[in-house]
Amino acid sequence: MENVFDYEDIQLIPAKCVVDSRSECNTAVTLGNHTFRLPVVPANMQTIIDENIAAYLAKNNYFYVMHRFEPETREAFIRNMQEQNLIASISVGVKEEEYGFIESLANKSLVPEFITIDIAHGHSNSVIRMIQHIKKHLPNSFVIAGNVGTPEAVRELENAGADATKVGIGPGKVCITKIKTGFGTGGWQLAALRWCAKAASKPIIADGGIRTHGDIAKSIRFGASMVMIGSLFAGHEESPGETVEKDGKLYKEYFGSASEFQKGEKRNVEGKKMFVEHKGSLQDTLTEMEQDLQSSISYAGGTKLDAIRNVDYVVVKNSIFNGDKVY
Ligand SMILES: NC(=O)C1=CN([C@@H]2O[C@H](COP(=O)(O)OP(=O)(O)OC[C@H]3O[C@@H](n4cnc5c(N)ncnc54)[C@H](OP(=O)(O)O)[C@@H]3O)[C@@H](O)[C@H]2O)C=CC1
Ligand SMILES: Nc1nc2c(ncn2[C@@H]2O[C@H](COP(=O)(O)O)[C@@H](O)[C@H]2O)c(=O)[nH]1
Repeated sequence: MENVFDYEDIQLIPAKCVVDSRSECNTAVTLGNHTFRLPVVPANMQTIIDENIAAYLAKNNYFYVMHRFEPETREAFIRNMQEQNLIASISVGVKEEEYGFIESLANKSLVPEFITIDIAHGHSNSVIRMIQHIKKHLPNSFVIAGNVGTPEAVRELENAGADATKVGIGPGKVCITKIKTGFGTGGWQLAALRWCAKAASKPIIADGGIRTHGDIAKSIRFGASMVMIGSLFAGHEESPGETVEKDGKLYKEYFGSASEFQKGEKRNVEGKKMFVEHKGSLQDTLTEMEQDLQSSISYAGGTKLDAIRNVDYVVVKNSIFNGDKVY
């Protein structure tokens, strides 16, 4: 594959500004039948989202995807959200019991607005079968399938009925897939996103590897409709990860969904745990992301997210950071 690059190798080129204030720029995005305030979704991981955060995000018109690691709570979660007139957005796996779960939701006329099929290697018959099962029993749920890293995978999952695909194998901050298996999009996630987006006829969610708010704009430029982020959402007051104190400073844990901390055993481990600095409230980060993205739109010379999709870019071979730390 030619033209391999990642987030830090790219700079977007400014176009003439058409607004007098960045506040005129609108970061809203539509996915399925719903419009959200930001093209950003916190990762469906146990140290990133819980039921309280999900309700907060939904109430404030942000997209969310609840994780699947307390499977027995999902039915009550859907009921609770929908009783509050909030969208229900859940995750499922592909094991046998998940088929029964989907059927039981259908039998009870409980229809989540969004269902994300969340497994490591999404270009697989198991995901195709699950997409078809969901579409048969819950045809009105919007199905996000992943994760994948090739155009062939995007096309196959779309053809199976997925309404969106999630791209990113191994670029995550707590991912060790790339090290343990030698496979993935780690180190070239942005180029992989572009490669996949060219084949896609439905929305793509870029997943993993976002280290700065500018990376959100870059993802949009290279074909993402939405961006899933873990590490930048870890460490908030509200984050479910455990808080620890070290040398008088507060940190919060962030662990991979395929780590031994999640699995409770050392079998097929492809994730690790780290501690991130405690960083205040979730809303502060969401607000800063929105302001930064409004600014990105103004640099793109437009008033809406779409303006970013058409800007020129350069590949900066020596990295935009010039050896500086990101923050
Ligand atoms: N985005 C990424 O880069 C990655 C994300 N993850 C995250 O970790 C969590 C656990 O993922 P996962 O292990 O898939 O979920 P599960 O443990 O639920 O496994 C799903 C099913 O797929 C099988 N499976 C898993 N990996 C493979 C593979 N490489 N080839 C064939 N079959 C496979 C499993 O069987 P068996 O275990 O027996 O093989 C199991 O039957 C998810 O939340 C996922 O998103 C994990 C790795 C990479
Ligand atoms: N290879 C693994 N990837 C994982 C694991 N748990 C989650 N993830 C993926 O990472 C992103 C978040 O990435 P970040 O760079 O924003 O922190 C998440 O959405 C998953 O796709 C894991 O254990 N192994």
